[in-house]
Amino acid sequence: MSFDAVIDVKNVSKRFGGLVAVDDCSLRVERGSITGLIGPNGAGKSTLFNLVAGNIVPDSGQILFNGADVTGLSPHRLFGRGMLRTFQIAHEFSNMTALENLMMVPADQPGESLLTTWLKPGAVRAADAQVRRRALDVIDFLKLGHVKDELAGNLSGGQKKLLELGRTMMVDAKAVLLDEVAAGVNKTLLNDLAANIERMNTELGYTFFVIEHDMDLIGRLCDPVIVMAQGRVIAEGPMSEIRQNPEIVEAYFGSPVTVEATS
Ligand SMILES: Nc1ncnc2c1ncn2[C@@H]1O[C@H](COP(=O)(O)OP(=O)(O)OP(=O)(O)O)[C@@H](O)[C@H]1O
Repeated sequence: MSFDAVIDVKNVSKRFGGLVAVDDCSLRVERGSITGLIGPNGAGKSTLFNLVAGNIVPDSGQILFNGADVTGLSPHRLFGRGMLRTFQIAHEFSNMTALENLMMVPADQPGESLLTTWLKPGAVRAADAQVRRRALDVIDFLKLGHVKDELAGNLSGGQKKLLELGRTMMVDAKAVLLDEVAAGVNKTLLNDLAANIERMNTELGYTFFVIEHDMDLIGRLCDPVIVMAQGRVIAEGPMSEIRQNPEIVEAYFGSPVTVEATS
């Protein structure tokens, strides 16, 4: 049913010069799902993410978010509607603590306006306290209490990823786009990260759309998995089915060994 799609990409195309990176592509991310997007290098996955996140504008087609046409809206406007994309913690935030990094996230903090500070100092203090409480809840949820006062720049790769995930929890996100979460994260923290994504999904109702090269992680987290090649969707289904499609395994992942069956 179409009203259950959080993200609905309809016949979207994007060219770069003579190259068609995304070619009349249609896909849907259902509410409450953790949907994976996989495919070989150059398949168009990042371009599709950039289109959905508003970083680039399609040449044709339509992108709906919660049923509303958001084609061409800026990332900032999409953020306001609850679509978030995780980004590496920017260099300028590495000298702030983990807790401060979270507290920086909410847009429209009254504390940001000098005039409000001057006119309503009480309101600003109350809002700041609320943001701090929420940040502490996020720290708690992600079990980052032991590093909350550590500078973000000193965190391990995995802890940084957790913090990036935490930033999405500072606003009422409806959908989170995750780009290569596993890159640079050790096995133990990757487990934590995956467990937190699952908890955000099941306990807090977040919908995730995930690009990932780590097939084990995709297999653990995502259902359905969408396979892209040459700018189009070529298959979609649970990873157990994708794994059994020898054509896809051979053609797009090189060797069946990288897509091990778990059962
Ligand atoms: N800004 C750009 N300018 C020109 N060509 C681009 C641009 N961005 C992507 N492309 C091209 O579009 C095609 C799709 O690239 P894209 O990065 O979306 O693929 P991908 O599936 O994310 O690949 P990877 O897994 O390697 O990141 C590639 O041929 C790429 O070279």
